[in-house]
Amino acid sequence: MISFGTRLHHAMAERGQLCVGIDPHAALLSAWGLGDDLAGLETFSRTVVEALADRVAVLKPQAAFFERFGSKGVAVLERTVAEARAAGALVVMDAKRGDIGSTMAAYAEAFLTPDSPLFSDALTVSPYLGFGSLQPAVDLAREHGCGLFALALTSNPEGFEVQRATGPDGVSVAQQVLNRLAAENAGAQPLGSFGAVVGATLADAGADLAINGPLLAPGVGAQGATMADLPRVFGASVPAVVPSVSRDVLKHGPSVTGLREAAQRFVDDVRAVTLG
Ligand SMILES: O=C(O)c1cc(=O)[nH]c(=O)n1[C@@H]1O[C@H](COP(=O)(O)O)[C@@H](O)[C@H]1O
Repeated sequence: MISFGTRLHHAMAERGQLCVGIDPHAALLSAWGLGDDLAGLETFSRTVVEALADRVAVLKPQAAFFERFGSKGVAVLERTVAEARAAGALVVMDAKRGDIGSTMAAYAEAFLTPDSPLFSDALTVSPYLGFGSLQPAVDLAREHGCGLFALALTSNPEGFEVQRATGPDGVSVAQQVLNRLAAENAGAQPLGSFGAVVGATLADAGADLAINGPLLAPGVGAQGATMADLPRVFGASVPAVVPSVSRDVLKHGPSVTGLREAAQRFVDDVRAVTLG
């Protein structure tokens, strides 16, 4: 079995460093001329997959935008994940799960077990019940060649008060999360499967990001960051960064060409940063 980290490493080498978020906001559905309803959700998701799943390294459906339509919305999410994976994209399920270990095991089963209807290549998780509470997800991800992205330094300004808080040893909460991820990734080649979420919007990371795993970087586009910000935030870790853009790509739909060109511009921008 090939690990998620290895698959991601190769996908980024072949397709470029980019994750596009599938976030069917009501405002986007309307801008695409679709209803804010199940049919609109289905058309929107299918169009994004058709446009991008065969060329972008990672697609990241945001579960909440599907869940707001109830079980039928979740059924659309299931199809979206399956079709995106079948077309060659790695799918990171953005569901930000986190709970006590025994419940975490059920979340992990839902997203990281191959015969689950929502099986994804990786899952976003919240480590704020203690990193150890994520252990069932770590174990299941390892067993099935999947990955996790743990929230370390999120892109929103409110994250600061929790994530930069320091313990008696002077180590920040975020750094402790990063250290635990680094331990999970120890020895992995070419890249570990246990990633961190670090916003591209940060003034600076203020933490050691060398976790030998991927760094999912939301915040580019609608939240104000650009690819030119990556070296400032990520320094020598830029090669491990998966910048994530949702609205700033999605606003170019429903034109398939428009979506593809927007994604390609971001891929080119990252390449310019990594080469320059
Ligand atoms: O885990 C995430 O993906 C995430 C973490 C974070 O710190 N900030 C953040 O914006 N996100 C997600 O990334 C996406 C950003 O969307 P845009 O601002 O439209 O590009 C949303 O789906 C957010 O839920």
